[in-house]
Amino acid sequence: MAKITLKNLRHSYYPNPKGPDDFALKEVDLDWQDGGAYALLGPSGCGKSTLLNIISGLLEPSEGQILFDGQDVTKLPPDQRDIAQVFQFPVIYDTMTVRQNLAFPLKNRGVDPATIEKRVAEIAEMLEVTDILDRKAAGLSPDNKQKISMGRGLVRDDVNVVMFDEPLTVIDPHLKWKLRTKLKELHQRVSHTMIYVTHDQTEALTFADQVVVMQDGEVVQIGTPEELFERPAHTFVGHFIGSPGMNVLPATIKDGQALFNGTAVALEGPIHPGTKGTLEIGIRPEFVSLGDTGIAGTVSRVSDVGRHAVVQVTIADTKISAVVNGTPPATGDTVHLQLTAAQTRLYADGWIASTPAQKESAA
Ligand SMILES: Nc1ncnc2c1ncn2[C@@H]1O[C@H](COP(=O)(O)OP(=O)(O)OP(=O)(O)O)[C@@H](O)[C@H]1O
Repeated sequence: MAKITLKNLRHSYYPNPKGPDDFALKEVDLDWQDGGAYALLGPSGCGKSTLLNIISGLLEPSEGQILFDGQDVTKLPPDQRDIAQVFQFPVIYDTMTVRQNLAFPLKNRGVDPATIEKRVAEIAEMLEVTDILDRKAAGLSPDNKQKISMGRGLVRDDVNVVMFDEPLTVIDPHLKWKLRTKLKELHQRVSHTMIYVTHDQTEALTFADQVVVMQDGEVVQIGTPEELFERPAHTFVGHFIGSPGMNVLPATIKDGQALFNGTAVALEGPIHPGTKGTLEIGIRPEFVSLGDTGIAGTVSRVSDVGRHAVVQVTIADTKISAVVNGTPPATGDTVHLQLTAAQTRLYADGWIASTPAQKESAA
């Protein structure tokens, strides 16, 4: 296993890139610790596959370096990087049995038969496929095939990193949650460095200790699932993570106070000095409540999502969602919104521009 360092990486698919827009990866600087579980999360086209292909060696970056445990591997071909990859679609040999498929990466490297047998049995047990070890892969269901594909990625214990590229794409929705949890468990047991690429926030947040969120070829935030939820560093993260995502309200500043629609809104703490640009207030629907006083608006939609309702309130042209427990108001009602100050943040040109208030030290 290895620590992976990406240093000043940039990549353009054009021979003579002119400006930042010509770069599929704009600038990536990352340290992935040995044994960590990481997710690379972002919408289609944000550069996830480009980054993955650079790490695996299928693509040479236009600029920058990739280091495994401090050693520069930027120019090494894929087969010399000791990487295991699990793709969207199963990569297994149909004519072989499950056991032979799982053993293949080890046999290929001349591992002795006793070690192969032991390791295959361990992986099969972890993936709960021991009972089908002697079945031909051809007859397996798509999700069992993908499980075997994962097993082949995990069977070697001498790889630098295991990379999963949207591995649950072919899995039936009702089995997805099971495999998601299983993968997390597997990471804890095998403790390889793992990178999981996905556009699905649930998959990323379930699997990873640290999630790297990408947008337009840039890393916008790296954090634990809690950090990304609690304090998005960028409005994109707030919007992309959470269901529904963070409310983003147009704002202005007057006398050091943030205003929405002419009304002062209390923030988590002070605004960064010199803040300018396009200003927005961000607050998650979970921290917006309905009360007798507060910002008045009209209920424009009520969605019942089981244990709570999501009430959408329109104020001027802005729609704000609130998560409401108990009986929700009806569409057309006038309501008053209260925003939890400690969870209300200011953003300038998308980036966070308020600081949490200092906690008072215990007397
Ligand atoms: N071979 C290529 N030639 C030119 N442009 C490419 C090539 N591959 C990707 N791109 C462009 O680079 C950008 C990043 O693409 P990339 O495939 O890395 O994103 P992604 O996040 O993996 O998306 P997806 O989830 O759809 O695969 C996109 O604008 C894409 O159009």
